[in-house]
Amino acid sequence: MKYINQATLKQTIRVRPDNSFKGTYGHITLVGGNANFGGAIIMATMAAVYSGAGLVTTLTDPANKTSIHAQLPEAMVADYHNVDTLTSSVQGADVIVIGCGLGTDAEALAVLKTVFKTVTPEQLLIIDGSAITMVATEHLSLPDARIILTPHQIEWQRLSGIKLADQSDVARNQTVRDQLNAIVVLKSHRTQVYTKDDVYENTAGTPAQATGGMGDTLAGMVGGFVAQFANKENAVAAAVYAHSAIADQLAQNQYVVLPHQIIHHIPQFMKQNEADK
Ligand SMILES: NC(=O)C1=CN([C@@H]2O[C@H](COP(=O)(O)OP(=O)(O)OC[C@H]3O[C@@H](n4cnc5c(N)ncnc54)[C@H](OP(=O)(O)O)[C@@H]3O)[C@@H](O)[C@H]2O)[C@@H](O)CC1
Ligand SMILES: Nc1ncnc2c1ncn2[C@@H]1O[C@H](COP(=O)(O)OP(=O)(O)O)[C@@H](O)[C@H]1O
Ligand SMILES: [Mg+2]
Repeated sequence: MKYINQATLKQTIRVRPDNSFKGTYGHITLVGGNANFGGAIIMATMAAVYSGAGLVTTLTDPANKTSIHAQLPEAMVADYHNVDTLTSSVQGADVIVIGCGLGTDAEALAVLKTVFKTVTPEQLLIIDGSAITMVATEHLSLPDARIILTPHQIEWQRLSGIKLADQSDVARNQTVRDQLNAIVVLKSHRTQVYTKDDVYENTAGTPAQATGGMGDTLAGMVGGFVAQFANKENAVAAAVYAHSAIADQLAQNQYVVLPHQIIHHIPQFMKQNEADK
């Protein structure tokens, strides 16, 4: 077992080259947010933008468009019911994040299948929340892409068949990871990141984070980090650590830390922890 700590950030967050533009920092397409779970996709989208992704497009239920723009004029927003728009937005992305607030009804399943059909092997695909649940319940095969799964413990139980009580068995989790051929971020009060060769444990985090939307925020941050930083395993680990370390800082003076408060602190935190020049 290796540990994720502040050193992970310094190894990952590069100083931005002067000669760069928005395309240098990746195009993310996020897919999620049904009519009831708009907040989830707003938090994921905000987290991606505040983490520094160059261009962010969100495909969601049209009910969420005005609220997303009210929070975040930087994001482009389109209707995920339109198959042509959904397909072209996925094709145009370096990184896709799917599942935050997507829900599990027939409409959500159709959206997920379209995305799985469209992604290509060189694209990064982050699968979170409802999308993980549907992969499990609908027995979907994962597409050929560079996949990152971000399950909480019940989502991992659904997907892996490993009961929550048995998830402390690292070797067992690793065996299922190998079958899935993905980076697995197994979220808990001490989140673990399973990669092909290693298992990393987060050393930051606080119960002040135990509030709805916290995982949606992490999914957007993971998207933002992998869009920008070359070593994808380090990028995932750094996002996991930054999410919790910001919360730890805020929790010194707060009983609970809200997802949007973490989001607003991301740019400052990344500046403080970028690589030495
Ligand atoms: N503002 C919004 O729009 C928000 C929208 N959201 C969106 O909702 C969608 C569904 O996601 P979900 O995580 O809420 O539901 P689900 O996958 O059914 O899991 C919950 C079940 O598992 C249980 N449980 C036990 N241990 C657990 C653990 N360690 N971690 C977590 N759960 C644990 C838990 O037990 P209980 O709390 O009932 O005791 C319960 O029975 C998803 O798309 C997400 O993005 C949310 O992000 C919230 C904010
Ligand atoms: N007690 C805790 N200590 C540290 N981190 C926590 C704690 N409780 C929850 N978290 C973090 O909050 C997030 C919860 O994710 P998830 O259950 O997917 O939330 P949601 O779907 O509501 O956004 C994870 O990143 C998890 O590590
Ligand atoms: Mg979640």
